[in-house]
Amino acid sequence: MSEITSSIPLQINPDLQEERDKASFNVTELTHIIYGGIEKTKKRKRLEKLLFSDPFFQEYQNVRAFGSRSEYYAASVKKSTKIFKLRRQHKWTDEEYETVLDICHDDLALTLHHTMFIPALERLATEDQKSKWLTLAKQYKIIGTYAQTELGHGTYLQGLETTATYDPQTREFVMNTPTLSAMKWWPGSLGKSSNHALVLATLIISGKKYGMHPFLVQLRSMDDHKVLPGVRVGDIGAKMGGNSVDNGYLILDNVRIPRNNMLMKNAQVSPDGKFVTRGPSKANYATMMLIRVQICTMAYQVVSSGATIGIRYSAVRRQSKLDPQDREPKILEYQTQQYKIFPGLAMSYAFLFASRSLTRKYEEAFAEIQRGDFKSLPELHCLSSGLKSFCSEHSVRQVEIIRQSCGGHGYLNAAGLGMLVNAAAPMITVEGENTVMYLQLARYILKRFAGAMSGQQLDGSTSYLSMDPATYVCPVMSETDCRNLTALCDIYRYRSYMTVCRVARQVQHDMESDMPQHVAINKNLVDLVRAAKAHSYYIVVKDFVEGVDALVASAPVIKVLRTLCCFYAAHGIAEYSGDFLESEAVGLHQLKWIKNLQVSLLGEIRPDAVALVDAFDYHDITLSSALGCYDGNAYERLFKSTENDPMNKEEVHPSYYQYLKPFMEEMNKSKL
Ligand SMILES: CCCCCCC/C=C/C(=O)SCCNC(=O)CCNC(=O)[C@H](O)C(C)(C)COP(=O)(O)OP(=O)(O)OC[C@H]1O[C@@H](n2cnc3c(N)ncnc32)[C@H](O)[C@@H]1OP(=O)(O)O
Ligand SMILES: Cc1cc2nc3c(=O)[nH]c(=O)nc-3n(C[C@H](O)[C@H](O)[C@H](O)COP(=O)(O)OP(=O)(O)OC[C@H]3O[C@@H](n4cnc5c(N)ncnc54)[C@H](O)[C@@H]3O)c2cc1C
Repeated sequence: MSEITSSIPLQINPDLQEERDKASFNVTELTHIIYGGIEKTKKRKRLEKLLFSDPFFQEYQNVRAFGSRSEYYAASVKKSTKIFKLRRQHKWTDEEYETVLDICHDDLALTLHHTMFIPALERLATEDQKSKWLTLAKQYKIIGTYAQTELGHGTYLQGLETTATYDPQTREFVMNTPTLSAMKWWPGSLGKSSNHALVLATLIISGKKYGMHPFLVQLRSMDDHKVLPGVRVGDIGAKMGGNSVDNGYLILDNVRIPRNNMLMKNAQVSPDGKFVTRGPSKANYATMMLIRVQICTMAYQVVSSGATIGIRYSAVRRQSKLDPQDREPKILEYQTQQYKIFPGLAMSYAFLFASRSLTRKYEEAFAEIQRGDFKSLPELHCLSSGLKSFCSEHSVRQVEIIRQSCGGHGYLNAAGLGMLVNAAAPMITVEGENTVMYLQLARYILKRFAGAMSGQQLDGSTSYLSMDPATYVCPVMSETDCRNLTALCDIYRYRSYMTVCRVARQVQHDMESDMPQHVAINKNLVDLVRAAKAHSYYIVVKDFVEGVDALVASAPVIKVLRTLCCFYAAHGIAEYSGDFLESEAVGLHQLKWIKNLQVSLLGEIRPDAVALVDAFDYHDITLSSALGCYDGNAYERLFKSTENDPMNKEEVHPSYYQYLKPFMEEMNKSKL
């Protein structure tokens, strides 16, 4: 009788245990660094235990894998409401709640209520409005979403067509969707879940347009959730991923709302129809900036989850031969496998430090903005636009490479990688499509560069644009210099400087040749994006180097992080070698040394690879991957995952009786 069963062994796969035994540093110490201290790690563990002791969270995985779209959405609503109830019951702080969302690692149906509706109320409502609606929202007495994007316009906010026309007679706004392209299209939780929406619309008073402003609109009855008169709302359909969320459409047919439903922190309309603004014109864009900052943290979570799955699996999967005399090696032994996966590992730590630094800058600037001081807004807008684009682009690409590195099994849903890629893919589009956001950064950099050329002393992330390029000498003079993190960082800085300088001069030249500004800009868009990418890469490398330099940790932890940082920087130079050579940030000798270093670092990272992903400390339910489980019993878990597959419910599938059987009978009777 066959010994093969789908039971999961109790012990850790010895191949994985062997990896853990040879780690050069203390994994727990690194975990505490990642989560901001021992207390935070403990708190996260307590929250994990609380959540995952409920069997629903296990069952949810099955619905996610095998349920219909509607079942998945329903389970996700259940999950959202469970979490909301737990939040109230345990009086979780915002930070604790964020931790719970990180643990869940999945788009929840009602996610937008917390990620955008509440932050938008906090940023755009007056104190009086907050005491009413923010309180209701925080107590879940209303559920809302952020409805900005329309069928015709997502990027170009000045093109939004939804109107909010003030009627001074009744002191109401008339909310209207005048055309097909004006209908709201995409907002999360809009289709079926929300009873309120923050609708971003063009304000019109006495026939004059006053730009985009936020209006609180009730969509559904608070008694039976039926759609209110004048409102048409629904789900926009299945997507590549994120199907637990009811992204929706919304049509408003001259729906009237009271004057006070316009959120008036940044601009007011008086009862007699006078318009007054306070603060900069882009103050109403504040919520988007917050989410852009958060997307950098999400990118870290995405790539570190992918790296965990890829590295653990590569340590238990054995295939082919290296030494003909030896047994089949772990695929992690192959240099090419390391070359596919370790960039994702290094990127995880790079994005951890970069997102941490960006979040800190955001919090400082936000505190200033709250006090009415907007001076850091342009810098923060551009930094967050660039890093949101850079981190999302690189993490999504890297996780797809990791998925491919897991061979056939990487293609199974049970591997968790396909879902990770598909769920993460929208990071590239949401909160400002990446190219458009890079161009926002490029516009800022060009202005700062022009300032530097005219003798201005620059500060902040672009201060290096005041450098004198004539003083640059590549700081890598020998092969050993390649390990100098400051030297590598200088190379990135100079590459960025030269990329910016080149496109700035080209735009200037084109304009001096009588080209209208918009034509000159469009002629150079590709190079402008290149400049924004080069700047963002420099910032990420700088944040990584400075983050590791500032760490108070044991020597082995510092050593392994310095190795990763060195690999991250060297890998980037090797990958984009054309750009680095073209800008003369490195010469051919230096490039050769750096490429040698890049490859030799693979072997140095190899013994610590499993420990470095263990330090992320993801719970198995969070990872949701048969390949990446902590115990490394990948084959057993893959086989186990087939038990829940509805395809395996009956020995003979109903389609046999319906189609295959009659077909076989017909074929057997046929004389041909
Ligand atoms: C998998 C993760 C899922 C998570 C959940 C995600 C849920 C998703 C939600 C959403 O997607 S909500 C919708 C998000 N939509 C956008 O992000 C729209 C993107 N478009 C824009 O932000 C803007 O239209 C634009 C591209 C920035 C252009 O703005 P505008 O049309 O007003 O342009 P200009 O008049 O040219 O002004 C540019 C001027 O304004 C400055 N600026 C722009 N944005 C900001 C800001 N947020 N803060 C401060 N300043 C800003 C910009 O720097 C320019 O300044 P100057 O050069 O003129 O000085
Ligand atoms: C999963 C998901 C969830 C979302 N959730 C919400 C939500 O909750 N609320 C909400 O309001 N919206 C939401 N959105 C919408 C999202 O914010 C927009 O899709 C996004 O801002 C991009 O805008 P767009 O779709 O108009 O892209 P487009 O602007 O049409 O982009 C198409 C192409 O045109 C290019 N392009 C456009 N303008 C320029 C330019 N000026 N210069 C150079 N190239 C340009 C872009 O680079 C891109 O290649 C969501 C979208 C998705 C996919």
